[in-house]
Amino acid sequence: MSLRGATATLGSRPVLRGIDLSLRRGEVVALLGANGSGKSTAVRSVIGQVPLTSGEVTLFGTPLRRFRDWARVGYVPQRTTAASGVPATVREVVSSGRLARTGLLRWPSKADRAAVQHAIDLVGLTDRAKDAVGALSGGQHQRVLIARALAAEPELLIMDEPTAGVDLASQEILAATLRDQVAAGTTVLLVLHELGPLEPLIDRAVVLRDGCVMHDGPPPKAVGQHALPGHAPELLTNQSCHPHAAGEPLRTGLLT
Ligand SMILES: Nc1ncnc2c1ncn2[C@@H]1O[C@H](COP(=O)(O)OP(=O)(O)OP(=O)(O)O)[C@@H](O)[C@H]1O
Repeated sequence: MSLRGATATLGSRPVLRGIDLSLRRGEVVALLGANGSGKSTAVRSVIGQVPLTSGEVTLFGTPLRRFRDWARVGYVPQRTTAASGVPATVREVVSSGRLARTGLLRWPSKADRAAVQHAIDLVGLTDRAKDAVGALSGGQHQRVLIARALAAEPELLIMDEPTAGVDLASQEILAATLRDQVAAGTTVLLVLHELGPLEPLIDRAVVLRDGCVMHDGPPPKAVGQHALPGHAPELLTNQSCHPHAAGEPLRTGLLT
């Protein structure tokens, strides 16, 4: 996928100011940055939830406006923005993720049911499949959202802060699930506040500040939480945030 020169304005505020972000097949990229730097807006623009004022999104080589093959893309929203109190079971919510493949007009096949069960098993909720989502803990709820995205067996998985507010056991299950996906060749874009247990999986980090790309390269080394982007404003004070023009070298401020 790629975002090229992406700009977006929400209300009257410019939130993305010329972002370039590309993922090659099989890559695992972390999108980092302080609160309000535009991370969620960037990933939401990739799936067409936020319109760009200029720039372009391409998915699997197809411009977003012509892209229809949504079964190839799994999206896990930030948990706070996902519906809560849904009177549906774990299996029902996960099955809804399969609809991108099955469509609404045919019964799920044996393969569909197996994919749903596999996704539930992957996130460690086999014994909770019949429970209402509302009865689950925050970490379990997050795992349901991840299973829903995995049910369609996507080639590109986009997750918005999957570890935020999630207990350690769920974080470890999430890391194991992602390892499996990555081993199977899935491309992954993760919005993260901190690398945490997912760090070993990350190939590249893109750091946003004020809607601009401040770094695109190796993940910053975590020396405790304070070395992470968003927790280390002193590392970025020499940077002036401006749209990153194509061909212009990236000024990281983190590692150089
Ligand atoms: N619908 C909206 N209308 C107006 N402003 C918005 C809207 N959604 C987000 N914003 C603003 O856009 C900016 C970027 O928000 P965004 O959620 O993309 O940041 P973020 O980097 O994901 O932050 P966080 O880590 O807090 O989720 C913030 O200042 C936010 O207040």
